[in-house]
Amino acid sequence: MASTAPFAKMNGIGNEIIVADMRGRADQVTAAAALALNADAATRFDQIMAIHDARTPGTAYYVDILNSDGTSAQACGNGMRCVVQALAAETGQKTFTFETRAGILNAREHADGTISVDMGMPHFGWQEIPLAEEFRDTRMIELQIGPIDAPVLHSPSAVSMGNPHAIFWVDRDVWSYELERFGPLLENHPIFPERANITIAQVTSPESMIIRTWERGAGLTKACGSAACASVVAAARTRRTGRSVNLLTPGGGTLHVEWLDNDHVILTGAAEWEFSGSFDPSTGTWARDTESAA
Ligand SMILES: N[C@@H](CCC[C@H](N)C(=O)O)C(=O)O
Repeated sequence: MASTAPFAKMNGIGNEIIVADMRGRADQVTAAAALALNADAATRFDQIMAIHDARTPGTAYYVDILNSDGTSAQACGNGMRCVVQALAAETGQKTFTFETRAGILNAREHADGTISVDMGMPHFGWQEIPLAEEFRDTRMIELQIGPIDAPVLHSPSAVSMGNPHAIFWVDRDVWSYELERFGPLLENHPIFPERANITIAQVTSPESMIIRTWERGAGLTKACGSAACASVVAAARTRRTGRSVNLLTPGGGTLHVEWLDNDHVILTGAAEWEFSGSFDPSTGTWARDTESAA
């Protein structure tokens, strides 16, 4: 095995996360390593959050994000909470400034253990999301799935939270939709040149909604933080909710999202450590720490 790196298997209200400690080394977690780790039931994950040394003055770390299919993601709200919990436990620090592909973001661990991540500003321009063709108004774009005269899902809102999202609004129970069937078709629809995260959202009050997400590069997940942010921003834009919303996710956990007046979107929720180990970032070969929980 080449030089190994420590990792922690964690979750952000059910979003399966591997936090990899790549500080002090020049190599990257490869797509092959991601695929190998995801193929093992013990280390199956939705995202790897690889913590690297800072690249930019004023930031503490650079975080590289990989999906379970080995592709890169610009943003991962639930994963960032796991990173913050791991680093707060190690350093005693409560606030952090990170750099990701989506830019610089701040995060904080609260006294009750929950963690807030400033996910930055949403973007609504069709080229920013990006969409393959011009839509002047991305609150509702022309896209549907199912029979042409009786679509099952249609007219989603499109938003970039650093990564691309489409939100389909539904009145019925979110579990009554075959997201496992429609998700891959919509993720790879030609309207999304960089693919997209696909969410079904049921608004239950001006302050609450239920969401299910098919994640780009990871499939069905128990929670998706950036999708929660995109859903609240899109709901507030279309007057379905206010700007401060609790979201129930398929893992049974709740996320809180607040779209501030300064346009920043704050995601708050819990993170949980499961076990620790070490792995080879080029192959994904791994071993559990002996003192780590089962
Ligand atoms: N689970 C994440 C989002 C992960 C990134 C996504 N699959 C993508 O490729 O954009 C979250 O909590 O935000």
